[in-house]
Amino acid sequence: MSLRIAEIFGPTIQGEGALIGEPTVFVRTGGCDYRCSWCDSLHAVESRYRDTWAAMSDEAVWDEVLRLSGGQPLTVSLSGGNPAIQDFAPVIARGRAAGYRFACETQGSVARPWFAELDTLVLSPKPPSSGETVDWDAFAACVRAGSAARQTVMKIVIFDGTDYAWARDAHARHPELPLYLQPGNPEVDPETPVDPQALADRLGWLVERTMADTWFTPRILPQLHVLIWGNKRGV
Ligand SMILES: C[S@@+](CC[C@H](N)C(=O)[O-])C[C@H]1O[C@@H](n2cnc3c(N)ncnc32)[C@H](O)[C@@H]1O
Ligand SMILES: Nc1nc2[nH]cc(C(=O)O)c2c(=O)[nH]1
Ligand code: SF4
Ligand SMILES: [Mg+2]
Repeated sequence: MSLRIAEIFGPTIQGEGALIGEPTVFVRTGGCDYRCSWCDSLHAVESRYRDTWAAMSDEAVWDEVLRLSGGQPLTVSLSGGNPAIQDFAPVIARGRAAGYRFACETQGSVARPWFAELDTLVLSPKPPSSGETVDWDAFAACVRAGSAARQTVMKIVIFDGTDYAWARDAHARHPELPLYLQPGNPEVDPETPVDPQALADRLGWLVERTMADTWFTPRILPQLHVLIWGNKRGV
């Protein structure tokens, strides 16, 4: 079985959530069951980019991770697109045997047995601004599939007050998951520079809003890679 891969890049730092700042190689798959209005990775989602995706064997994917990491074990981040629509069990087995760790970013719409082999499962349910609707039964199945992972966390992107209120409800559904909030980046075109002050203002608004509610549960973080490199791909 081959994997549909949009890009493999790094080493870089994980820019978001629980592993922020951690050195990592990204494996970004092609194809997604969602179409979020503000997706920052449309080149790995929309079928018009299909020609740019490669069909790679498990071995070829693993060889590229080895090459990029110089054979030094680190955390491999599976993202996409939705990596959960493909079978990563063989790649994870190879990597773990070589001492590598694995994290996976997924929206929580499709559960996979290989979630149990992860070090970090990041479930990122989509708030109203995305235009998508969460199937909470499917999400709970992802949490169960990841129960043997070292950690499972919830990461929610917030664009506005409606998303914020929704995040509070989402947390109430899964209070067992450590919660990370990140402000949405409204500018996702790789050719257009981001406005760092506008991003800082969104982060400030989110922090102030959360503190005003004395809601001390979530960690609130920027997208560090966006602050450094904007919307550039492959970083
Ligand atoms: C591109 S997605 C790929 C993995 C998976 N499909 C998902 O959504 O979790 C990786 C992460 O980027 C976040 N993200 C996507 N577009 C964003 C934006 N415009 N601003 C902030 N975060 C964004 C997603 O919510 C997710 O947490
Ligand atoms: N540096 C860096 N950190 C990230 N965290 C989540 C990313 C993603 O697109 O899944 C991402 C990404 O593309 N680059
Ligand atoms: S689920 Fe993730 S990859 Fe898919 S459209 Fe939404 S943000 Fe993009
Ligand atoms: Mg990204």
